[in-house]
Amino acid sequence: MTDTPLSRIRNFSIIAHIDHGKSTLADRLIQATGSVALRDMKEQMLDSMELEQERGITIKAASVRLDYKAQDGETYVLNLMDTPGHVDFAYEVSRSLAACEGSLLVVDASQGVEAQTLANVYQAIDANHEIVPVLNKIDLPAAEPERVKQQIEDVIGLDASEAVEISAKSGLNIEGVLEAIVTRLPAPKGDASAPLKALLVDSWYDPYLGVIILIRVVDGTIRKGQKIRFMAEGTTQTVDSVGVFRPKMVPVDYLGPGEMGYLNAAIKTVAETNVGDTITDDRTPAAEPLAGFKPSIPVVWCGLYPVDADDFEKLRESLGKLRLNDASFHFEAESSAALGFGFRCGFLGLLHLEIIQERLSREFDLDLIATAPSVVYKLTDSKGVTSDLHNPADMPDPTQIDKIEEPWIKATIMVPDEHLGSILTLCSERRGQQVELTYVGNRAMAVYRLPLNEVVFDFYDRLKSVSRGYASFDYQMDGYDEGDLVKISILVNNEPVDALSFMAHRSQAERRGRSICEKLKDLIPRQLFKIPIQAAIGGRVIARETISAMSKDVTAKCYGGDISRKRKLLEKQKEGKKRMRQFGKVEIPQSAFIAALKMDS
Ligand SMILES: Nc1nc2c(ncn2[C@@H]2O[C@H](COP(=O)(O)OP(=O)(O)OP(=O)(O)O)[C@@H](O)[C@H]2O)c(=O)[nH]1
Repeated sequence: MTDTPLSRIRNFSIIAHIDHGKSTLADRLIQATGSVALRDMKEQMLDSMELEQERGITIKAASVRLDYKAQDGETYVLNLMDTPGHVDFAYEVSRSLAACEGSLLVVDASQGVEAQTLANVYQAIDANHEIVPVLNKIDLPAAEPERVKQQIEDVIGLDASEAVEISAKSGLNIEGVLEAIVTRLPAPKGDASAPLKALLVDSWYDPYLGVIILIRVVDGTIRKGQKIRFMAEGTTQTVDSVGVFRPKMVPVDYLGPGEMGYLNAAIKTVAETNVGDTITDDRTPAAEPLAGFKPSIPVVWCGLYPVDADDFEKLRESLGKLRLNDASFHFEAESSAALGFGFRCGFLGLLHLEIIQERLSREFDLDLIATAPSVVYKLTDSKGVTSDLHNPADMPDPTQIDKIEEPWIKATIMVPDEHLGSILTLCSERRGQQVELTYVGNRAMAVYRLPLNEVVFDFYDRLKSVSRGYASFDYQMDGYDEGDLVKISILVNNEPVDALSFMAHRSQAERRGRSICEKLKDLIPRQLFKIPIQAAIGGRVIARETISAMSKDVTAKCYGGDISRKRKLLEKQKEGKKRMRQFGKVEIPQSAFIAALKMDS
């Protein structure tokens, strides 16, 4: 674009544990470099989605270009990549790291190193990043910068003697961060005269402009009107425009080596672009593509069904629109005996699932039933043929199955010593295998192997509650292992409700079956007749509850006794069948489906 020499470009990410202050620091950097007029400065500039702002989390990685006049008198171009902090989105962290040469490692000086600090910093080290430690929140009385520096050195092995001490909230020492970026992070390398090589970092759908692609140019230049080729896909396109984020989109003439920005072409869906692909010039292509990244694989699946069968097409359209923005989300049509036509959807984790579900009801006004979230099992039948099981309802007759394998994770949990006991109990209840237990100051670091199935439902919530919020958690996938797994069917009024069936380890089957029956007993309103609720493995009933016949007051059986909940229930009853599903003679409220499957141990 401009003719900034490579020596005056810096591309960097900000990595941190959740809530340690990445987004606040990004806002300050934007503000300090005058990239946004003060009146346009909204808190959390980069968290643009409404949901992100409400939940206070960063979902999508975003990039912004800043101009900084440094103390050496030169003006530098700083390209900042913001990254999400939640474990479900770790995949996006690795993408943004691949586009940069350095990282700011933000650590909350009152909290110290946490599980995701470690996970992210190891990813940055793997990406050959130069790393500058930044101690944030030093305005807090509980801040202990010296202790945290020592921790960074002991645990991560990084020299923290020159860590930059800041308060992103008050703006203290933001200049120190900018100087560290310029003096301590390396400039990018690249050759402007070589054939174009640009990394496709991310892509999303903009309702006005169509598909926007975030790129990092490595060699050569890319400009408007140029015919480009996507090397993995082999497709070609003509560039409509290129530009940079300031953070608003600003068109430029071209982007050269070391630069980050966007490109826009006549591409219809995000699915046509392959994140990690290399973009080159169609006439003088590069010989070799850049090393891409691993594709994101959904680990949690569930069925989404419209409450009103007439909404099926609307649901298909809405899912299609969401997918335009989020290539890590998968869906395919399926049908269920009880729920009719719907979609099986794949997510990166439970938070991702909740966010998509919330967006469907909020942005598209859809009433949905979600079935039990499930991980992907690998089945081997008696003939040695293997297949993936995404939906417990599809589980074949167990006598035809030789082997069922389930996915495992390797989890790192950091927790103050006084809560360690309850964490270890929680992990062993969830079939965890301890790999390592070490101490970092007065914090214990436990590394466990755990079956993913035991983690997807509510492990994170349980971890927070048994440690009073002090435990931090991060995980990575760790292969498949054979397990003694069974399908548990739920029968309501003697009819199986396949949307409620789930897989569990045999040792947990009875406990979980019982807990679901107990919950359903509270969640299903009474009817004029008695309703048996049963959990069964094959033909064998392992748990049973009975809902007694109704008295006229529909709220009599409402758990909790909270008046507003009772009012809500009455309102729902008034709405009649709208939010209910009929199963034989019994109506099951929409809320029962997920609520029933949340485990408590
Ligand atoms: N006291 C104090 N609070 C801060 C400081 N920096 C950030 N915070 C607060 O810490 C909380 C988390 O900050 P964020 O910037 O949203 O954290 P994040 O790391 O970006 O979190 P995610 O986007 O969810 O990954 C917010 O309530 C901030 O106001 C600081 O320097 N001092």
